[in-house]
Amino acid sequence: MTKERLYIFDTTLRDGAQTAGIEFSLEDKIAICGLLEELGVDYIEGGYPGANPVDTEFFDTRRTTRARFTAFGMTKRAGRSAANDPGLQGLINSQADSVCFVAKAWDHQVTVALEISLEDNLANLRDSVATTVAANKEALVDCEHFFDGFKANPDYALQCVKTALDAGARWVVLCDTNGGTMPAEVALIVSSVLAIAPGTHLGIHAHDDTGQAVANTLAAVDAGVRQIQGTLNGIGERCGNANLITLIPTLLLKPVFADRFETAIPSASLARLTQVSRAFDDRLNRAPFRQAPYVGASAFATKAGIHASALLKDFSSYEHVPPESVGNERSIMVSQQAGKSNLLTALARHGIALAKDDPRLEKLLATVKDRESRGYSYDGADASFAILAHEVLGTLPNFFAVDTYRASVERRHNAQGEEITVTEAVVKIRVEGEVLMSVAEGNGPVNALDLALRKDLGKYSSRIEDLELVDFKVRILDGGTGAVTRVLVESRDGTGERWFTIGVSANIIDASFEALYESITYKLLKTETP
Ligand SMILES: CC(=O)SCCNC(=O)CCNC(=O)[C@H](O)C(C)(C)COP(=O)(O)OP(=O)(O)OC[C@H]1O[C@@H](n2cnc3c(N)ncnc32)[C@H](O)[C@@H]1OP(=O)(O)O
Ligand SMILES: CC(=O)C(=O)O
Repeated sequence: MTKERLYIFDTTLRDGAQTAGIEFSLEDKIAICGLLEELGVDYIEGGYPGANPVDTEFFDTRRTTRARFTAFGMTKRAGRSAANDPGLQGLINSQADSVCFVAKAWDHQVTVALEISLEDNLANLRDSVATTVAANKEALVDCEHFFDGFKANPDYALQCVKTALDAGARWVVLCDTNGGTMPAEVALIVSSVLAIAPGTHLGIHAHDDTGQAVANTLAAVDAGVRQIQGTLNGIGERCGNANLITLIPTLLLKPVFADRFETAIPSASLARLTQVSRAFDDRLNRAPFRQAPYVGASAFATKAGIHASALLKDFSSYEHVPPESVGNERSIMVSQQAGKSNLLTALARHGIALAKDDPRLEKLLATVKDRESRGYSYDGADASFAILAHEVLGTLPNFFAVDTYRASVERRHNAQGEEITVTEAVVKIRVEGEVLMSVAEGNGPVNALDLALRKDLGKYSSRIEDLELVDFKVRILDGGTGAVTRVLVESRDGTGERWFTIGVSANIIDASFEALYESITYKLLKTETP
């Protein structure tokens, strides 16, 4: 069966720029454009030249080689010709290959928001498209509020579509601008549009206000549209746009779509999808969403013991696609929900092989569950799990013991009479019977303790030289006077490996010290020669 072509239109740099809390610099736009080119989308909507200096400069140069470089803007204003409309001329004179106009398709919005007649709106749309095509640029039209407009006045909404196509638009995109349309309504309304326009010229632009932007996009594709608009990781105005990072694998991996359609996305991009999604979050300086479909850290993570047991016998028990098909990985976690199968997988990760009927496994499982009930959480602290496992199995080397530690914070005045805060820590450890005492100042008690603890580890000092503390998170588990503090420390070393350790105590300094101590112990464990 010949497959039909689906076109992927990315609007991360335009609708994504309308996300609360996100502001792209020119450098961000250039870098994200590179990421999208690599991914292989058909259209990259880079922004709105003329709306702000960053977008104007972005469109001074052609930024893509594969994708169609697309500028967004509104249709010409009423009461002036296309030739005399500076906004429209800015779009045409930019380095874009294509111009995507936003045009209102809901009669009520034309009257209330634009304050012009329905006929003038159609004339603006017609002239804007015709002028763009005459200037040898491809024209697209985003029919704003299309679905709400269709419900209110189907004839007018359809007139907007027909006017755009008759004027030469390559694509008319049906927008669920307010994001309130249901998938069944999308399917029904798209079928009505197909009576006057071919699906090969129709697109869908869905917002996620009811959490159904992806479902609405798929419903529209199923009904007949052949262009889909969306953004990386689903960013966009209000609740965001249809998430391309969810849509792309669905279209490529699910037979119901993959058997009927093809896209320009190469299989190599699909296999790098998780990296693309995380590189984008890195650029936004935000933590990736763990539960993101396909690419989240939890997308192929199994916590429940019963699931882990079946998964190890057959991965398809709890995985709808193989994690490596989207560049993600499987993870079987250790927690209160775990059974022996989880533990065996986690132990194997640390090079520890045990038989399922080894009585020490039962003891380790009971210890994990007991500690989790006191506030530990090993599914996010795999290095602490490795240490605990070695402890319970009796294979943890006696690297060093902490005799005492002390941290103090003092507010005082310096010689100039200015108020300063001095933090100091003293740590006394014992390495093979030798007592080593170190003192350090830090910018806080945890920093001072970290520095003091690592200052002199005797014969182990050279093995922790490249150890670095990357992040430190504190969580109070129960409120009130009985509060327990959980500290998670993230460390890394020169090999690039990152690991997490945990500490739990009623005292925040104690919890921090435990996590720091375990970070060093893990580094020594991993550099231990058998
Ligand atoms: C549904 C969407 O996501 S559409 C995308 C919207 N994106 C943006 O608005 C981001 C970029 N926008 C901007 O920087 C600014 O709004 C600008 C530069 C475009 C315009 O700024 P201003 O000239 O100050 O106008 P302002 O933003 O206050 O209002 C929009 C104007 O455009 C008119 N307008 C809105 N849509 C259209 C349209 N499709 N065609 C023609 N005119 C339109 C409105 O009627 C309003 O006109 P008015 O000022 O005469 O009342
Ligand atoms: C054009 C657009 O972004 C919308 O209608 O949502």
